Amino acid sequence: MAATTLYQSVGTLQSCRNNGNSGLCPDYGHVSFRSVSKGFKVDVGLLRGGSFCSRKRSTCVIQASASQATVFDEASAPSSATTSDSNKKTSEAALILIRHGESMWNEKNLFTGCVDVPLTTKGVEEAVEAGKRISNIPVDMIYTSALIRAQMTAMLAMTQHRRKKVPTIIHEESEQAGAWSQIFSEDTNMQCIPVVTAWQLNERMYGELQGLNKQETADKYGSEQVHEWRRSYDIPPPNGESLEMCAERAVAYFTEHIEPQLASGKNIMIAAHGNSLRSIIMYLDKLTSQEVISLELATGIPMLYIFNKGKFIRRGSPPAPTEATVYAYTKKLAQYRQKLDDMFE
Ligand SMILES: O=C(O)[C@H](O)COP(=O)(O)O
Repeated sequence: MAATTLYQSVGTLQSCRNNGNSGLCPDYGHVSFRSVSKGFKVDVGLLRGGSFCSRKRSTCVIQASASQATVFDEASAPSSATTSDSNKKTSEAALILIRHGESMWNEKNLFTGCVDVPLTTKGVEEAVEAGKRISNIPVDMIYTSALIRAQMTAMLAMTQHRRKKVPTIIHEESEQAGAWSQIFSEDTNMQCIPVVTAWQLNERMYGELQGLNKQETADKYGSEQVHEWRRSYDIPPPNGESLEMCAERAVAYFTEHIEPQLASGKNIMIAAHGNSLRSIIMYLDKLTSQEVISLELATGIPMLYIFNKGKFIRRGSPPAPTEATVYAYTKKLAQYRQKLDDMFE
């Protein structure tokens, strides 16, 4: 009986064609295995596991019962791969940041902070447009704040993603919520993207300015004072959070929960807010408290970072697929896009 050789997990295998020589992995492209002897049989074992997801996201492992067999990944994995030629492991991952689309209080020019208001029609359109711009970039997990304008933005953006996986909000607010939101089909589960909502990513709390009109407030207290409340690093609005205080929760959450996912090769999207994202970008770009004053984020414009070997490289805002552009952020992202073309066109 030929020894059974356990190979590295190659991602979430959609199906393994019985001819035993190739499998289509939507996350990792075509996985081909070459037998060098007869009696080659491939069993695809679905192992439960996955540190980040309580929904038992499976990781598939190909077990080949043959005297010898080689499993290699023809199209490099979008996040981590051992290429058969160089055996060089890379741990590149994409990080997409999106400030929510225009909200109903943005439209009324009111200070919003942690008040939970929805998007306007324009904000919905912005979110869909953002989705078109990231439609070719891999997303394995989504983090949003606990506020509906960020969650709406994430869900609407993902309606445009070419991979067509379904974002599903993880409910763990109680044991029952977790139990009642389980998915009992492994195939269906593999076609989902877990969405984690975290209050730590909420907009900075604007204290006694929440609900006030920005222009009226500037008329009352002076535009310089309002600009200082809105954009300085360590000066809070009355009984509100300074950017520094917001960073203490948002950046702490990012480094504790999100950065390890990136380091494990997971491609991440964060949908959050003007100031909670300013605090995270300040960390990513190593901005000083002076430099961050001039940092402004438009609603609904995605920003791409590449995480590689512990470093964040800002790559700007992905253009819409219709815009003529050379799509060459990285080799892996180009290969992921090619795989989408192969799979869906
Ligand atoms: O909370 C708000 O009012 C907005 O989301 C951000 O407001 P700001 O641009 O005035 O900080």
